[in-house]
Amino acid sequence: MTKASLQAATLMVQGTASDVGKSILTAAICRILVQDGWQTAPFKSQNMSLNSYVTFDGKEIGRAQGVQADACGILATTDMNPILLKPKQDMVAQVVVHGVPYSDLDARTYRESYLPQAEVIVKDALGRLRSEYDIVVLEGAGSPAEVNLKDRDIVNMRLAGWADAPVLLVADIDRGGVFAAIVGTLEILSQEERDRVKGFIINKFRGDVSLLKPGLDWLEERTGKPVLGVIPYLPQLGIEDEDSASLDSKRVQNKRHEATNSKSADQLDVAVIRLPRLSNFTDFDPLQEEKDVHFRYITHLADWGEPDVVLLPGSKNTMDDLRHLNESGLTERIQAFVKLEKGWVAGICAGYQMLGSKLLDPNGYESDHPELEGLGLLPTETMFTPEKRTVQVQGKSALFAPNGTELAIDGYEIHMGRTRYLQDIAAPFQIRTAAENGDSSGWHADGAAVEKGRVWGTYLHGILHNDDFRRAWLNGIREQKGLSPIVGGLRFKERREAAFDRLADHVRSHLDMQRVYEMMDTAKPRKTEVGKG
Ligand SMILES: NC(=O)CC[C@H](N)C(=O)O
Repeated sequence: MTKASLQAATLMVQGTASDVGKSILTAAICRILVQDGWQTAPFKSQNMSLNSYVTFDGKEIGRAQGVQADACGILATTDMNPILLKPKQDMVAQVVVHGVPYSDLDARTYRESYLPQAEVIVKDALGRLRSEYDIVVLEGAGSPAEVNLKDRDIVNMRLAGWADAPVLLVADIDRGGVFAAIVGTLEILSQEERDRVKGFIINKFRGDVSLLKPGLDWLEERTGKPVLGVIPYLPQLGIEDEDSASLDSKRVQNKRHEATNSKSADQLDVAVIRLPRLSNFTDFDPLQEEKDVHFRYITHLADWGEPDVVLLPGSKNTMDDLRHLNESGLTERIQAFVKLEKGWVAGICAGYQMLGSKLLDPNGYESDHPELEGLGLLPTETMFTPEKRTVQVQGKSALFAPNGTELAIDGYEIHMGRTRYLQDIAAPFQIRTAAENGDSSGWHADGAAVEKGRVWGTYLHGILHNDDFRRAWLNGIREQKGLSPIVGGLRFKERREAAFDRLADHVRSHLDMQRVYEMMDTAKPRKTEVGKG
């Protein structure tokens, strides 16, 4: 069987009402499947939320699907939540389609005029995910038993039908009425819909399961369907926990665009050039949480101050933003900083491209400028191509590692430019994609570094999320300033990964995963054999 002909297995989590904990359970199930070696993606056709998640390519999706993608260890894309409704005022919502605002529609227009189109968008997005992953875990919205909405439904049972997904029905025991909610929901569904429901999950349980047991027996007898799990309420594993570590929590979203508080003597002044078309703000999230970093942006030459390190970020348009740097005087300032003041500079993606000698765009893929001089701080030249490279990679770097060792790194690329070396240099990063993993010839060189890492650049977004790499780099700067290195310190990535694992372990120990696997059609070969963890 060829890869393209494989359709991912599906599983759907629906609830007897809103807020029964579908999103967090979906995240937990996603993580369990990934721990078991399945390439898994989340999907929710339409999400109604004001709290959105910004994908790596700057698009908006529902927050929960972003978190679920993180739990899966994959980059969130708009296919995972193609339609986002952001309520604006009574009965009117901004309709965001594939991450960009489409129109403000009132509820009636949305329902009557837009839903038929939405159906196509939803099926296409789901189809793409099913061709890319082993398992897609779908999350429903609200209750599947809203009789007035069922005919145009694109989020619950009709979607389950298109996806041919077995449905787990989740009910919240904390609010009471759990038996009525489950039996009532089934009662309202059609026979075909009812048949899709393969079992129940009782969520947010506090108390003694033995007291609940007679109720569970009654429910199984009455419905002929199994209770697959009773998940105890554990606040420290709940959304709040995830929120605090989450990339997309409101707090972090706001912080992304701000400076941290005033600088103390033991801190490094880390400044990011705020390019007009700056992309990938998330690259700097870990820096904003580092205790020894005073984080700020430089928008104008007048903001320069006395940085210890200057970062050039990603940009939607490298050529135009480079012209902006030239015109604003920042180009010269950065050059003097590196050459005369021996300052530290790093560039990510567009920033890496700009640090090179030359940028070529003869066919106008990026802008109208066929050629621009770069900052000339790295021996590289970048040519813009029509093909966008979007991959997740893993790799290693000896750049700031103790002598003779390498640090594991990972990140993702999203760029049209292709960069070549103008001199024979040892690349600071060696990377490969998951597909190339295990293939010894699969390694590629990435990035460039000179002056023992005082100036470096890479295509890897997320490079600063690698805790050991980030710490080693910051310690290098500290050392040059006569500050003592910091040992240990922030474990940004590990903290989040551990939270997902704790959540998965908790749910796994109270959910009959064996039966969940039996419901899914996972007999097909996996796309890629991946080990546990
Ligand atoms: N993410 C980026 O910084 C993209 C850089 C540049 N616009 C490119 O496509 O190559």
